[in-house]
Amino acid sequence: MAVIEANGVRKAYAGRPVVDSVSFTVDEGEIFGILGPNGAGKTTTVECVAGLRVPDAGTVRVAGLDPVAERDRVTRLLGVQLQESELQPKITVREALDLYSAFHPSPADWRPLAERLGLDTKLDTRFARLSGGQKQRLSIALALVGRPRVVILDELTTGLDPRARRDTWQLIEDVRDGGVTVVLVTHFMEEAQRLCDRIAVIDKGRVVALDTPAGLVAGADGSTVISFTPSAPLPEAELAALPEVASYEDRDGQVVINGTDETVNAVISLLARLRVTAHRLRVAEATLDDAFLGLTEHPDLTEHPGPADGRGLAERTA
Ligand SMILES: Nc1ncnc2c1ncn2[C@@H]1O[C@H](COP(=O)(O)OP(=O)(O)OP(=O)(O)O)[C@@H](O)[C@H]1O
Repeated sequence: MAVIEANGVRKAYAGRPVVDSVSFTVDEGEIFGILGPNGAGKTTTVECVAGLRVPDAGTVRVAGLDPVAERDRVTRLLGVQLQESELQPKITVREALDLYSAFHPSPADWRPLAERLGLDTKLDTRFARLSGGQKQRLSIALALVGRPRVVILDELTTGLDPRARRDTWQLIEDVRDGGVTVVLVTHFMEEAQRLCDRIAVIDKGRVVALDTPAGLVAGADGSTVISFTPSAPLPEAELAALPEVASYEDRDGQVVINGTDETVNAVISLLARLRVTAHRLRVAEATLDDAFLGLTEHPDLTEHPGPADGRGLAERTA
């Protein structure tokens, strides 16, 4: 059952649409990812879902409610952690948790949550004195303290060290296992691949793909990369005729073919038929990085580099 329905959502700033005809549904109990390059419109989209921005066109429903017209009711069931949210500089962690608990009719006991997020030793620290990662963890705790039915987390692990990031992923999985629906805006491919049941890829304000992580990878051009150094040159026409080949190239004697599983078998048959031996034969699967780069036109990942092991095989040979 869909708990969030966005239909034809449009939002423009100074006449420039930054979210355009965005439609998607989020099912109860799933972790739904929103992925896209910087400035693609991800935050604006989730702000429209949370009722923090009024769309110029289209409709949003959260558990059947209009987040703008029925703001109070939606606030009770929706937790939001937005990028770089700020609190009063003098408020302590304990005061913030108490305050946010008081907004909700049946809040969670925030102590285990604070402990889980490594904030239990910081309860008397003022907001202004927290590090960036601690502020981030506090904003996650504040989004969860009201026991929301749906939680929106925007860039939840940006600024966290690798251990805190992994702990936070585990927390999010536990939150989902407790029945909460999670909408996750992220730049981290590893995070999206590990956590999300489905992902909407947004580019220039539009949904350009919506699928499971595996579905996005399978749909990437050349989702399987085959490389080898042949013992004798291979005729180009033979390579071009292989099934499902997205591209191929010769890199100083090393042949690199982007294709699918079907291509792998065909390459092996071709080599056997031509009596050519393949040295250093490698077959690698594409990653979500590859799918992302293929789907978005001008990805700018320099501000939010992915994890080192999230590196993909994105080289395209056109
Ligand atoms: N209040 C605003 N007034 C004018 N332009 C805005 C406003 N908020 C966002 N924008 C612009 O809208 C576009 C989409 O911004 P948004 O924050 O939704 O993107 P994003 O995908 O979340 O980006 P990032 O990954 O960098 O956080 C950007 O070009 C941004 O500069």
